[in-house]
Amino acid sequence: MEECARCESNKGYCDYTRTYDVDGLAKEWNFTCGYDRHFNATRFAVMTISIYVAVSIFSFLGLVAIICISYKRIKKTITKRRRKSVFKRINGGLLLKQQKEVDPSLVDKTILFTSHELAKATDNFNENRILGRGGQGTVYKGMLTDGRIVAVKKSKLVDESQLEQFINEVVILSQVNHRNVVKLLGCCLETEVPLLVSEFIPNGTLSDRIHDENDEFPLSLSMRLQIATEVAQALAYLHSATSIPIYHRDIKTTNILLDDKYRAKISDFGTSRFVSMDQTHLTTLVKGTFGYLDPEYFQSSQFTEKSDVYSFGVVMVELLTGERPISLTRFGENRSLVAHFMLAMEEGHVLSIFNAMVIKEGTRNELMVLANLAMRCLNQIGKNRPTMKEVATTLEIIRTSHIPSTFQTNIGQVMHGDKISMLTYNESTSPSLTFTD
Ligand SMILES: Nc1ncnc2c1ncn2[C@@H]1O[C@H](COP(=O)(O)OP(=O)(O)OP(=O)(O)O)[C@@H](O)[C@H]1O
Repeated sequence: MEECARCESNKGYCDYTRTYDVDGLAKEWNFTCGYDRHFNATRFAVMTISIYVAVSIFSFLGLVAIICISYKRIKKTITKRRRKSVFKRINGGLLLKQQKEVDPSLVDKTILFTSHELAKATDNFNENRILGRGGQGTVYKGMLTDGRIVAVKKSKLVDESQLEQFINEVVILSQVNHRNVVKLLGCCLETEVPLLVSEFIPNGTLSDRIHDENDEFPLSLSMRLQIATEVAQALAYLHSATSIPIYHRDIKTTNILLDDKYRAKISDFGTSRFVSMDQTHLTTLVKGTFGYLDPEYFQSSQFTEKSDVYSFGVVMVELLTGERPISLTRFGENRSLVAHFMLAMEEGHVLSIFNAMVIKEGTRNELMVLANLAMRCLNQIGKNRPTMKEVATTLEIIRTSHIPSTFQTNIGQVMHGDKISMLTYNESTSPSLTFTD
């Protein structure tokens, strides 16, 4: 085998053409070296093999990755399912225990939602769906698959007491059926802290409506009377009409929601307690909200139905004055609306601290009866406070006898028409319609 003149290969794959001259001398022309062809073929083969190998390696790695991801996902799903069932067992057990203690007929009556259902309803607990945040957690607006709009309460932190508060709220609310108490639709036990699902109340909190200075339609006196009466009736119902009395323990204007017709709905029963008939509730930890807290309960840690009455008294004063219960700037040294109100009552000029809208729409007699009622609720000694039933009855009388301002000469007109200074105006002359002890 001859050596290729170009690539010096003699491996036999060179395909050259050698032409001879007439004189017999070899002369090469149209030379084609087969090495190139051979080399290209080899390169092609190597490349093909490399591609195959690379594809195989990538496919293998891809497969391994898919297997790993799937494994992780399956593991996560299994862990999630396991966690769900563990939580369901723990929460369900606690719920069952509390329900059995309170009323065995409640067992199995609570409607249970799945966590998937509630995540879907709230768009995965989307920030845009937040209705409000409280001490315990966040409340989201959601829509169930049947189209019902609901509020879903989700706790932010978890400790034993919080879990208990949630279960407590479920048990209490499933006992209660009153038009002025937020209706509990059910709960989800599959999460670390149960999720509470209740009816959605569209018009925000009473606190927002009282204190929003940009509100185009501030609450009229008729609406304030209506709201106070409804809250009082709901509390009277909780204290005396349920099978076991229920104390709310955190009555305040942020826990009073307003529906589309401005009907009041009491919410947030996390700290509420059932109490057996002859028993007041002794707690190790004073619970409630500063500004609304009964001073007697604060000192003794003994919560009675009259502690709710005190908090309701604060709500009444807030409704009448439009002021917040605590202010660092408004009430001088006292900083508390209650002290400010009591002082104004003592000095005989309480109407001067009332909200302009209330003054405009109310008669002097009506307003003095309301002021006296609030004062009785705020008595330092619990025993001397009226019951919620008494308060509700009195408010109902005032509400039904109240004639909206357009039909009457109200105190605002008298005070402004006669140019009587609000600050020097003295109500010490007793009003003709009074409900005192
Ligand atoms: N059923 C509901 N419908 C509409 N909004 C609601 C509902 N429940 C609660 N909210 C809104 O969510 C907010 C937080 O409610 P939540 O009961 O958790 O706390 P809070 O009463 O404001 O505070 P805290 O728990 O510290 O006393 C409320 O102020 C209200 O704006």
